[in-house]
Amino acid sequence: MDGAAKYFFARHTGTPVINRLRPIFRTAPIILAVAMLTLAGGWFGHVLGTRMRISSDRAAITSYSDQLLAHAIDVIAETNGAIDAANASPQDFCSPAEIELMRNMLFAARNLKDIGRIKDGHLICSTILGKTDGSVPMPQGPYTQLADGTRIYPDTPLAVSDSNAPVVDRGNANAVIDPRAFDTLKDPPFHYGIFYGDVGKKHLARIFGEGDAVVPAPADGVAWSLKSGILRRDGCSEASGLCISVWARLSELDAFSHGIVNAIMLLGAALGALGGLTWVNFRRRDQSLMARLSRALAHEELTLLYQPVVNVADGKIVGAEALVRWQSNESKGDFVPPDVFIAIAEQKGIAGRVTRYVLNRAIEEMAETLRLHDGFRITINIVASDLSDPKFFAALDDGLRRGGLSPRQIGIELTERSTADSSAAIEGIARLRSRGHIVYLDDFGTGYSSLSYLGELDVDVLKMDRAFTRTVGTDAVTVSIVPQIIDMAIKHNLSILVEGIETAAQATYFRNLPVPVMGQGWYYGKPVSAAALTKQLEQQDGIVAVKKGRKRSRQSLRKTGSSR
Ligand SMILES: Nc1nc2c(ncn2[C@@H]2O[C@@H]3COP(=O)(O)O[C@H]4[C@@H](O)[C@H](n5cnc6c(=O)[nH]c(N)nc65)O[C@@H]4COP(=O)(O)O[C@H]3[C@H]2O)c(=O)[nH]1
Repeated sequence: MDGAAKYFFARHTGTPVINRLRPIFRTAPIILAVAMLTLAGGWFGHVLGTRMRISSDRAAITSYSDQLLAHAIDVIAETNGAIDAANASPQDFCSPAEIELMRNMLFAARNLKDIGRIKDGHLICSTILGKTDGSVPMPQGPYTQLADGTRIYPDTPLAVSDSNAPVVDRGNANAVIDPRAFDTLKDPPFHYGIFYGDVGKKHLARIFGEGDAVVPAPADGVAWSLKSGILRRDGCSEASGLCISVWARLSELDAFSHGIVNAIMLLGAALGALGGLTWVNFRRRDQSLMARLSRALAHEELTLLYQPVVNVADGKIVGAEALVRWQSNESKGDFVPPDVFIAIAEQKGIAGRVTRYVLNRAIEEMAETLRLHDGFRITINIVASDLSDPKFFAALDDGLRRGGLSPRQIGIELTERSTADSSAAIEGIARLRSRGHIVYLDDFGTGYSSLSYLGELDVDVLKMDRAFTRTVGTDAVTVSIVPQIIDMAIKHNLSILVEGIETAAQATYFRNLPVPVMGQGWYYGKPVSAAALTKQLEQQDGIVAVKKGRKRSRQSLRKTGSSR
């Protein structure tokens, strides 16, 4: 293709543009997801913070209302007490003795400004004015009249000073409430109104504060409202004839509570962002782990160890399980546990590559040993997807041919978990067995298999999970499961391989079972290299391979255990 043709091709296929846009397509959804999580966290924090703020404001408003009510009850009790006492005065009406009596009452009161006697709508005498000439009229209104004749004049201009104050009269006496009666509750943090009258009939006069009477408030109780940005509490007490309203604009509520809302909102946003970034990080980590694993497979960095499997009766090695090891060159030689990277490889769909790698490597390293030691077998672990993967079966055929091995010498281990898709598992197992491989059901007893299912799977060997082995010799309840698993295996005509034998006591227990079993575990041997395992077998069987160019000799040939 000449230069012009290349240019034409590039322009008309649009490839360069797509390539340039690819990173944007890849990162945009991630950025969007993190931004959405941040916003969602912030919104959730705002809602939560506002709720917390309103609930804390409610508590403060309630406490202030309670203080106002308690004080208002004192003020009204003093007012009514003074009016009743003046009406019941034994002295002559407005005589010096009666004025003296009222003055004594005023001295004792804390919330009254004046007490007086009235007749025909005029003030005849009072503690402050003394005896008048009878021409001082009572205020003309507005007032609220109660059933017992009590009249309440809110915010009334006083004859004695330039100030205004609530005045209450009944019968022939009145009392002027001190306009500073509520100054004890200085610098009110909220707006308030104090209303006095007949609560049941809602005949109420405001005696202090601001605002209107609380018409929708219950006769004896509390009502909250949040309208037009105003949080309001209206409460009435029928016995005292008092209603108290306290309210505040949300915008006026103190900076501290705003601080809380903002802090919680920020915290929510931060948590949202953190969640998003953690998710991205996990994705990246998994992806980069997979990329590294893929390179490690290509560069043949993965190695194998082999853990001996013995006949428990005499401790002789009859096989070995190939266990993969990955010491990642790219991350300073970090060891990545096989169950971790195999699980991620399964999710990402590259576990089959690991299986084939392990199979090829095991045959490469152990073919000669396998050929020399009759009855000895290597088992490899596979994953669920291998059971229906033609590449796996092709690799098996190819490996056996290259190694000059019989299928019985390569055992296949699959976990209970990998048999969860039962029809594929049944089919795959049948296929493996029909080719002559011995199939092991690994980690048996960890919870996936039922008895009938075990019959359907039709495997050769049941590997009892090491969780059960661990209970032998202890009084753990699960120990009783061990004989049941053994019985089950016998009933299904399966061989038994016990995993995780670590102590002599456990070895003795399994040696004394009524059926012969195979065993694997640290008691018999930890996973070792191919060379070390070969050496162990040479010592055991007295068979030594003739090295490099020399003819191989088989000094002795002994059968080493179950060939099943
Ligand atoms: N505490 C204790 N542990 C013992 C004892 N004897 C053996 N083990 C450990 O138990 C695990 C046995 O392998 P598994 O059940 O197949 O469990 C394996 C298997 O599920 C998976 N795995 C390992 N290699 C491969 C592989 O090549 N392919 C696949 N698909 N999975 C593999 O990773 C799992 C863990 O493997 P490892 O870390 O090598 O851990 C091995 C082995 O080192 C003992 O007496 N006590």
